[in-house]
Amino acid sequence: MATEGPCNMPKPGVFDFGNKAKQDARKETARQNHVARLSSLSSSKASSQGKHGADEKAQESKNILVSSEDGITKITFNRPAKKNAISLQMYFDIMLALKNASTDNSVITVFTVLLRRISVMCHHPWSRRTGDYYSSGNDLKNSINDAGEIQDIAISAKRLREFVDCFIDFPKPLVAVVNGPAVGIAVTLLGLFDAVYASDRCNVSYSIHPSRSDLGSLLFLYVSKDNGLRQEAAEMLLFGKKLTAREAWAQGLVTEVFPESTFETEVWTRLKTYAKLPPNAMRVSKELIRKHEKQKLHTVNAEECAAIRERLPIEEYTNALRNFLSRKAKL
Ligand SMILES: CCCC/C=C\CC(=O)SCCNC(=O)CCNC(=O)[C@H](O)C(C)(C)COP(=O)(O)OP(=O)(O)OC[C@H]1O[C@@H](n2cnc3c(N)ncnc32)[C@H](O)[C@@H]1OP(=O)(O)O
Repeated sequence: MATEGPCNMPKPGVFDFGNKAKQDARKETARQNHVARLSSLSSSKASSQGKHGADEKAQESKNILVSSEDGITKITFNRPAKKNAISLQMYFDIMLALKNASTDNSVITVFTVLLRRISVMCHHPWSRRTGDYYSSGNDLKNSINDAGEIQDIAISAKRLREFVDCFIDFPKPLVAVVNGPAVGIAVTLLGLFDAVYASDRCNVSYSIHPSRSDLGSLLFLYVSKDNGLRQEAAEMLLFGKKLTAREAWAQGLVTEVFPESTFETEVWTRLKTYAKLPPNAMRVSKELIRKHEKQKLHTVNAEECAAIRERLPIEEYTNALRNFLSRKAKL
C-alpha cells in the first residue's frame, strides 16, 4: 500500500510510482488533509466550498479522466467549474495517467478537455461548446491555508518539479488538443508536447490577474527552441500579455490552429491516422529528437522549482492570491 514502507529510500525514478508514492505518502496525506481543510477566504464562498473532506476527495478523482481507444490514450481535464485548475490531487492523477500511458498498448497520448454540449436556440458553432478553459493552470488554493497564508511552498515546488519531469521524460508521442484558453503551468507544458493543436478560440497567457506565481516558466522555451522567443516570452511572463492561438503559433508554441467549427473532427481524424503509424519507430524518433534537450530541460525545471521554493516574493504572492480568492465577495 502506498502509505506503508520506509521513507529513507533513495530518490525513485520519475515513473517509479510505487516507491515515489511510499516516499511521498506522509506528505501527500498532510497535503490532502490541508486541502480538505481549506475553506473560502470570503464569507460568500464559504457555503459553496464548505463540503471539503470525503466528498471533495471522491469528486477530485473524477477531475482527470483517462480512456484508451484507436491506439490513443486520452487524458481529459474534467473540472470545468474551476476552469480546469489543477489541484494537488490532479497533479498526482496526471502523473499516474502518464506513467500508465507510457507502458500501455496505445501509440499516442493526448491531453484534452471534456466538451460539454449545451443546447441553445442558435446555430452558431460556438453554441455547441461550453466556453470552458483548457486549463487555468495551477489551482491557486494549492498553497494557501484557510487563514490566507502561504503554506507548503516547498512541497508544492517539489510536486511541480516531479510533475513537469514526467512530461519531459514521456517516451511516446504526446499531443495537446487545446480547445480553450490555457494559463500558467498549462502553457508551460505546451512547450513539452510533440504537437499542440489549438482551436482559434484558444489563447495562452501567464498572468491573467496579478497572482502569477511562475518565476520563469518560459525558460523552457528559451532552452528548447532557439532564442527567438525571448522578447515575446518576457512580454508574457513579465507583463501578462495574452497571446491568441495564431500568435502562439507564430511563436512556435502551437503546431497548428484550426477553426473552432471543424476543430474536433479535423484533429481527431488526423490523430487516428497518426496512431496507425509504427509505434516503435515513433518512440525511437522521439528519443533522438529529444535526447540533447532533455538534460537541459531537467536542469531548468530544477532551477525554476528551486526559485519558487526559495525566492517567491511571499507578500506579493499572498496579497495577489487573497485578492483573487476574495474578488467575488467584493462584487
Ligand atoms: C507554488 C507555485 C506553483 C506555480 C505553478 C504554476 C503556475 C500557475 O499555473 S499559477 C496559476 C495561473 N492561473 C491563473 O492565474 C488563473 C486564475 N484564474 C483566473 O484568472 C480566472 O478564473 C479566469 C480568467 C481563468 C476565468 O475567469 P472567469 O471566466 O471570470 O471565471 P471565474 O474566475 O469565475 O472562475 C470560475 C471558478 O474557477 C475558479 N478558478 C479559476 N481558475 C482558478 C485557479 N487557477 N485556481 C483556483 N481556482 C480557479 C474560480 O475561483 C471560480 O471558482 P468559484 O468562485 O468557486 O466559482
